[in-house]
Amino acid sequence: MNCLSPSILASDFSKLGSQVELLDRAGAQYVHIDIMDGMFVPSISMGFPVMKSIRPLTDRIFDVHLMIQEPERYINEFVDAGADLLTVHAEACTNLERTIQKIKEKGIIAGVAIKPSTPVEQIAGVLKEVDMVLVMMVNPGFGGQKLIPGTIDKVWELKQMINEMGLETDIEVDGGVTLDNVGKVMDAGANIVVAGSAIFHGDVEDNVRQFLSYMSE
Ligand SMILES: O=C(CO)[C@@H](O)[C@H](O)COP(=O)(O)O
Repeated sequence: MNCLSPSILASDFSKLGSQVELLDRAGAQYVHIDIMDGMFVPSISMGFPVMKSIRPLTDRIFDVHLMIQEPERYINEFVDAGADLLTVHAEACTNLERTIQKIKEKGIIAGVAIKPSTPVEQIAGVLKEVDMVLVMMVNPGFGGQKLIPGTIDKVWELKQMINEMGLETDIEVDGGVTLDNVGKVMDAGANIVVAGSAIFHGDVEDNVRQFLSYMSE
């Protein structure tokens, strides 16, 4: 099934609660929550208190993208704050296998993310262990960037690798995804689409519905 994961990083934080409720009402299956530490990426975004405050507002999947150095230090806290899916960056973990195992032991969905410059081969060793691979279509750290065209080839490559291994791993794409290019990334093999600016600029409910209708075609 194809799923939409609106990134609340692009939302109006002064009314975050009602924006999350809008996403739910419009039918988005996931809520994408970007956690940045100012080290792995230059910016700092939000943390456990924000997650806890919006958790009671929806039962949609909390898709938490950890852009933090050594994420293994905080797995328990993010699960306690309501994460259903935790994604760590291959480039940020001291021991990627152990970190993924720790997420799975908590009984939630485990994802691994790669930056545009990281080859898909770098995660071949953990592909059997993860439920999802997040392919960054922009350099992580900020919303509102343009999708880097070469990253679409990486999605094709990853999809081929997943098929060759006989797996059914989900592929999530994140960064610069719009209604104009979502068809291309889905053709390449992505089935979970993160969109920030394209959802939160304008009428949020209408944008979610447009994405969902496009993605179900
Ligand atoms: O992880 C990130 C940015 O680092 C993304 O989740 C962005 O927040 C997506 O926003 P747009 O590129 O769609 O505006």
